[in-house]
Amino acid sequence: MERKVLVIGLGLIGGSLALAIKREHPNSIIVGYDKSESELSLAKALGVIDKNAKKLEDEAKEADLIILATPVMQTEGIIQQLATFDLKKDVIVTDTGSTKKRVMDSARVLANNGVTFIGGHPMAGSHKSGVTAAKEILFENAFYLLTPSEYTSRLSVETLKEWLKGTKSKMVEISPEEHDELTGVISHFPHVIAAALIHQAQRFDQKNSLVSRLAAGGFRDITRIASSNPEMWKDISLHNKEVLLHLLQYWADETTKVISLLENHDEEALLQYFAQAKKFRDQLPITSKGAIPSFYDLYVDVPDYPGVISEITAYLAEARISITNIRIIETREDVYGILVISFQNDEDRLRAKQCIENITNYDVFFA
Ligand SMILES: NC(=O)c1ccc[n+]([C@@H]2O[C@H](COP(=O)([O-])OP(=O)(O)OC[C@H]3O[C@@H](n4cnc5c(N)ncnc54)[C@H](O)[C@@H]3O)[C@@H](O)[C@H]2O)c1
Ligand SMILES: O=C(O)C(=O)C[C@]1(C(=O)O)C=C[C@@H](O)C=C1
Repeated sequence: MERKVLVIGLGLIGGSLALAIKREHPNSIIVGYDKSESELSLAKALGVIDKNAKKLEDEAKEADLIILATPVMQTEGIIQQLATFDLKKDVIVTDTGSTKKRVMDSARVLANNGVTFIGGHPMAGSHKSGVTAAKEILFENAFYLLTPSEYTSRLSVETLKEWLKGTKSKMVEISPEEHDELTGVISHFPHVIAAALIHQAQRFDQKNSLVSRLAAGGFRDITRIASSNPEMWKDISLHNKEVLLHLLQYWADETTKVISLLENHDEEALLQYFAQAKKFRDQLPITSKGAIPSFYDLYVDVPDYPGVISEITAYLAEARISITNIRIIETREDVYGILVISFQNDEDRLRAKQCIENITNYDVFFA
């Protein structure tokens, strides 16, 4: 019998999951629901879903798997709505939200009705949103965190993992509290800092517009995530407020420490400060997707002349290596630019490195 999957919220994450599930379960029917008519039509036109849901209740009642991929505050409301529907006895409801404690607390209403809810959070994403950014391979090698409750049976957890097999992610089960603390440190708090850095630059830009013209390289890298969906981050910050407030206190201590190093002109301590940070950062995994998403970027030190992009892309096209993005980082007008080329996976990146090294004498390296 054909099994039905209902995906509510067809943006980057809902769309990517729909594609990954269809890959592994081609006979299943993927039904999509979104409050945005245009996003829903786009999802259908792009082949991300098989069918648009006209009425949420009708589709929910027939679904074997329901995935909530909406901003976390919306997810809480949809859970309350689902609790009023007469769902299938063995349906599994899961979500993709970036926070877990509040979502799991809200989902108790489903457990009270005998409905299985398993919290989920695929730890890969992008600053892009919407179904047009969805990719079947988005979660490959990434961690996929699951937060089953004390009422969840082993069988339901294994069934959910089977549904999600096409994501090719690494499933890890943890408690909602641990989840929120961990993601607070490596995801939510860095977002607050990225936004704060942008606000700081914007303030200085009002005095001197050279600020935004010079904001290249490092500044763009460290603040990329500030381009993410503001509604999603508003929701995450409010849900994980306690952890964030705690981390902001730590940050204040960190700032005080740096102020004192500078005021005391403490060369040795300052050197240690940066050296220790480098050591820890350098040992983070880069080949697999982890807390810090891996973009499979290749850096090519090229003479910054017109035509260099088409020269390099021609070599790669000849070798049949697909690229996902390409850009030049320029920090000074009189210095060579660095070409940054992104690939879908590490294998393509390695092949590209060899290809460019064989043909040119440009320096090619991973960052
Ligand atoms: N973007 C990431 O990097 C990332 C990674 C992992 C998890 N998440 C989580 O996944 C969820 C979805 O994020 P996204 O990046 O796909 O967002 P997105 O903005 O790309 O998509 C969200 C979709 O939900 C729809 N939506 C909003 N409220 C709705 C409602 N009440 N009913 C039906 N549809 C509704 C929107 O129209 C939109 O199409 C969020 O909870 C987010 O925290 C995001
Ligand atoms: O790569 C990005 O743009 C992300 O911000 C992805 C990221 C993250 O912080 O790592 C963002 C939120 C999600 O909950 C999981 C992944």
